[in-house]
Amino acid sequence: MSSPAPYSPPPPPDPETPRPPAYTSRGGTGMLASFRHAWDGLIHTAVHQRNMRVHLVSAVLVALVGSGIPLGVSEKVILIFCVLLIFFAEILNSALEHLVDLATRHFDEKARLTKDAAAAGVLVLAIGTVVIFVAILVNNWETVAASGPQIARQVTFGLPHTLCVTVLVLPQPRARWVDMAAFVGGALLLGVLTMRSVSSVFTAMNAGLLLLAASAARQRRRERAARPPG
Ligand SMILES: Nc1ncnc2c1ncn2[C@@H]1O[C@H](COP(=O)(O)OP(=O)(O)OP(=O)(O)O)[C@@H](O)[C@H]1O
Repeated sequence: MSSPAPYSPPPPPDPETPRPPAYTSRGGTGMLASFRHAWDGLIHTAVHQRNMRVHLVSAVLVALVGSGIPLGVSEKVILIFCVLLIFFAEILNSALEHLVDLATRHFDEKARLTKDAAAAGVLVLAIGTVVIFVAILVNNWETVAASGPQIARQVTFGLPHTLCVTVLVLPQPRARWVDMAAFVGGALLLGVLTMRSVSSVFTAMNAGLLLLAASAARQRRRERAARPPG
């Protein structure tokens, strides 16, 4: 049996070879700047990753259920944690995709495995969240069955609100006023829902998601305007 070849380190860089300039931090290095970079990363994922947009709209629906039907504290915590975990996994998936694309733009089996594994991580979490969500609803079935008027209200105002968020995250080009109308409409509908909400945490979550969707719409418009014509 042949023994594996010993590891030989790569040769040191040639001091004569010109090197690219060192990376300089964009927009500062302070606490505020690092928050802004993280926010930019979140918005970039919402703008460019289709799955992130699906998660965002699904999170709005989860928050509508949570703010319409009284759930236990542990159930609320689990649902919010699941939503955050999916967002986290999708952002990490996006980061890995960028890293792989940076390493190679050609077909590579390792690149495929890395991207597929990252996507599988998101899929597992998404399936788990749906199972947990259904289990929580089944476990609270008596409350759900007795919440007819609340459910009707959430459907009446919540579905148009979800539509507004969906319009904001859609990648298709549209006039600025459409985004403005979707944001204002979404905010007004959320205001109505807030008056009868049974959970301030889920209401706050929906407000945050609306803000995220509006920021993604604004960023998409900026990127489109910055693109050279043609
Ligand atoms: N360099 C590559 N070499 C081999 N296969 C690749 C490569 N890049 C992508 N793939 C394959 O194509 C799939 C889609 O990759 P892509 O970069 O288009 O991500 P995506 O469509 O944004 O994925 P996702 O839907 O997970 O966000 C990957 O899951 C992988 O199977």
